[in-house]
Amino acid sequence: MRNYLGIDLGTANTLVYSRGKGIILNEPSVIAIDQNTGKILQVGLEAKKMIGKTPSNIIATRPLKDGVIADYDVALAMLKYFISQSVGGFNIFKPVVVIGIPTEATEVERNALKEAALDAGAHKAFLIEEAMATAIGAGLNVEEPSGNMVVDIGGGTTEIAIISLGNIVLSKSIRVAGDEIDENIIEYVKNEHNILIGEKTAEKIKMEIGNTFENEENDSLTIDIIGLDVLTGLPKNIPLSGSEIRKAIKKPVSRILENIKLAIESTPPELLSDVVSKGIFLGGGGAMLKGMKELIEKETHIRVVIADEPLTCVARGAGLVIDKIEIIENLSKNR
Ligand SMILES: Nc1ncnc2c1ncn2[C@@H]1O[C@H](COP(=O)(O)OP(=O)(O)OP(=O)(O)O)[C@@H](O)[C@H]1O
Repeated sequence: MRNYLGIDLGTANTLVYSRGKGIILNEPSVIAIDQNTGKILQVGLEAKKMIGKTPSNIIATRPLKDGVIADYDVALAMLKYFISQSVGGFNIFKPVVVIGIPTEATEVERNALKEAALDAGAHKAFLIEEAMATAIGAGLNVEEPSGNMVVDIGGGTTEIAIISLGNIVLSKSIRVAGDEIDENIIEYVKNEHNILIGEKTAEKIKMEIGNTFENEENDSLTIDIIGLDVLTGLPKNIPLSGSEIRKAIKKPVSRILENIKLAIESTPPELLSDVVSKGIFLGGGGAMLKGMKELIEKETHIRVVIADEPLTCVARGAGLVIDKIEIIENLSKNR
């Protein structure tokens, strides 16, 4: 009767996987609070709609930054809400949860996440490296003595890892991912067009015409956006092209690529030959950025496989691990 939940408490999105049910919650990691009363007004999608549109007493905020908790109280309130939504109102048994965490999160950041999960109503809370969860969620056999390479491009962090025999052999976690790409779009539109846009518009531009690989299809992409003209102080409509946005996001994309190459260079040769034959597995929302697969393939000479449902990989991976946790718990009880 107890719920077993795999949670991807991401910088951009929170997903919950429930054993036997699959993904049962998928919401933006945003919470809107009335600062005068401390009352939570909205959580998730409805709160995200409020970003940049709230009166001064209300804040619509994202309590995680770079994959870790940036504001403990707000993150706790959000996690409490998501866990109670996932468990339902009538279950007296507290859930066991497994939550993804960036590989390079500090001890303090790890403890904060575990504590928040317990404070939010979990009976027991375990952490799993996001790269490992991505690999499991992508269906890779992480237990075999063979190298697997995963790259998870999320909102706050990009996780790069080589996994073999159930362990992370080497990993890199950089705080460059979707959010930084959005920030680069905001900067570009401001510098090149004298137009101010917000983070939601930047994300829309990225999703619709953002691309990292030069070809006819990507170059022909266009979007019309409305922003604030800094010269006149009035709204202005401008068209943006796919090739412009490719230029705008070149810096963060190059950083991601550089780190993928560094990880490849450091991989022991035997594991690298496994990676070459299986390909690099790409997960996270950034896997859907147009041309990312082609760019990595061109630069590394290794085939890239975009995981099925890249946005849900971490939650599904964390969820699948829960079965093993129960086995380990039972074994230790019988000793
Ligand atoms: N079609 C798309 N094209 C480009 N980027 C996308 C697309 N869909 C989602 N994204 C981006 O993916 C990111 C969110 O991915 P994901 O949900 O995997 O991250 P997260 O788990 O919340 O973050 P983190 O793992 O860093 O904590 C956002 O930056 C979002 O804008």
